[in-house]
Amino acid sequence: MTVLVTGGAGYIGSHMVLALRDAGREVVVLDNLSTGFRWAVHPEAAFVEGDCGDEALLGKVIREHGVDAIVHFAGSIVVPDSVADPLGYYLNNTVRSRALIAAAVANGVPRFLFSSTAAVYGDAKESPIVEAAPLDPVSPYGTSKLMTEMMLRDTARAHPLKYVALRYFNVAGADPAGRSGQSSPRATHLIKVATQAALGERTHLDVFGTDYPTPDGTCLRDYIHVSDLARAHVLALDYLAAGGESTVFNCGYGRGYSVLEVIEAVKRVSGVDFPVNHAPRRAGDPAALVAGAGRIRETLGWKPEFDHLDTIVAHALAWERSLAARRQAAE
Ligand SMILES: NC(=O)c1ccc[n+]([C@@H]2O[C@H](COP(=O)([O-])OP(=O)(O)OC[C@H]3O[C@@H](n4cnc5c(N)ncnc54)[C@H](O)[C@@H]3O)[C@@H](O)[C@H]2O)c1
Ligand SMILES: O=c1ccn([C@@H]2O[C@H](COP(=O)(O)OP(=O)(O)O[C@H]3O[C@H](CO)[C@H](O)[C@H](O)[C@H]3O)[C@@H](O)[C@H]2O)c(=O)[nH]1
Repeated sequence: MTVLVTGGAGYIGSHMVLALRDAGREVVVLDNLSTGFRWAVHPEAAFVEGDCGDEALLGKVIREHGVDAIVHFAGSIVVPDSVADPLGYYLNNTVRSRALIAAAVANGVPRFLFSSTAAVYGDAKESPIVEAAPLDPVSPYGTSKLMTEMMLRDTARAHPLKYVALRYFNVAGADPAGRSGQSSPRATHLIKVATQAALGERTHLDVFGTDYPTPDGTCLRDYIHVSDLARAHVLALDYLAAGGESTVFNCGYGRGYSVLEVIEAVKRVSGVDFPVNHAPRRAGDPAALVAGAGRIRETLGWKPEFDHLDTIVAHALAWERSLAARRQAAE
């Protein structure tokens, strides 16, 4: 039987394909390559270039490959872009997810994993944030993801489909063996941008806001290594295959690091003291997002392997260096 991975040419999806292949599973990737890369698709995975909203194509892929589980990463992910183009985000993240869920139901696919986000909690009043916390997204990105969670909840009540929605906190790092990493040149994520500054690919790093109600005035985030996250997905598939009920898991380590602590880690690991400017707050940034991370450990027996900021940074830095080498070789 085969796992269909939408968005498998992207950052997190490509690590999921590695984890699935490492576990000996058959994989078919469906990706429209809007932000992903053909070269990032695992050589042992079948690849279909197409849209996850194309229900006819999905039905064909599911039947031809004997798909018995779908892992849905495809989507648009930039929070400020979703504020500027809400309808674009509702189309790509919500409407197209509806088509994918419909194809799963129509073709009898019994298991579904969904990439959700800490953004569904919005400006949470509590920290750490547990799964039962109020859902009150403050961006169209968060709302687009929450609506998909709701479609899955209601569909699973009406049809023989079981799902797990995984709410990621801040995903970072790269495959420890150097096989994949965050490759988007437009990425805005702190650890990615800081490693680019350390390698001289950016002149400096801006710290967005130093007046938050946190110990050093900068935002706290819970950084999770992408390979630990991918392994959690493999365990979630096993959980559903063993008869587990549909549910939602926070994905984080349960510990927050400030922006300044992350910058210090990147400087320490790289040995480069790049320039850092203090800049105004970025719109929509909550002060602290730390996962209440007990449920996933208890239910899946998930034990992180890379729960260490310097390790996450070291792997991100190694990947950034390999991207630079790849670019040089292409010139
Ligand atoms: N990166 C994070 O920190 C983070 C945090 C929370 C949630 N997520 C979620 O994880 C998922 C993967 O994120 P990522 O960081 O790997 O992003 P990414 O942009 O690297 O990957 C997304 C992939 O989906 C593909 N895609 C987009 N729209 C598509 C469509 N309509 N049909 C087919 N393919 C399509 C893209 O080409 C790309 O390969 C997203 O759903 C995102 O919302 C990411
Ligand atoms: O150049 C930068 C980049 C980021 N930051 C700060 O670093 C922290 C982390 O920012 P990221 O952009 O790395 O990540 P976010 O916390 O904004 O976003 C993450 O969490 C969101 C949920 O709130 C979404 O799920 C999103 O996809 C995911 O990347 C924030 O305080 C941000 O202001 C800087 O100071 N300078």
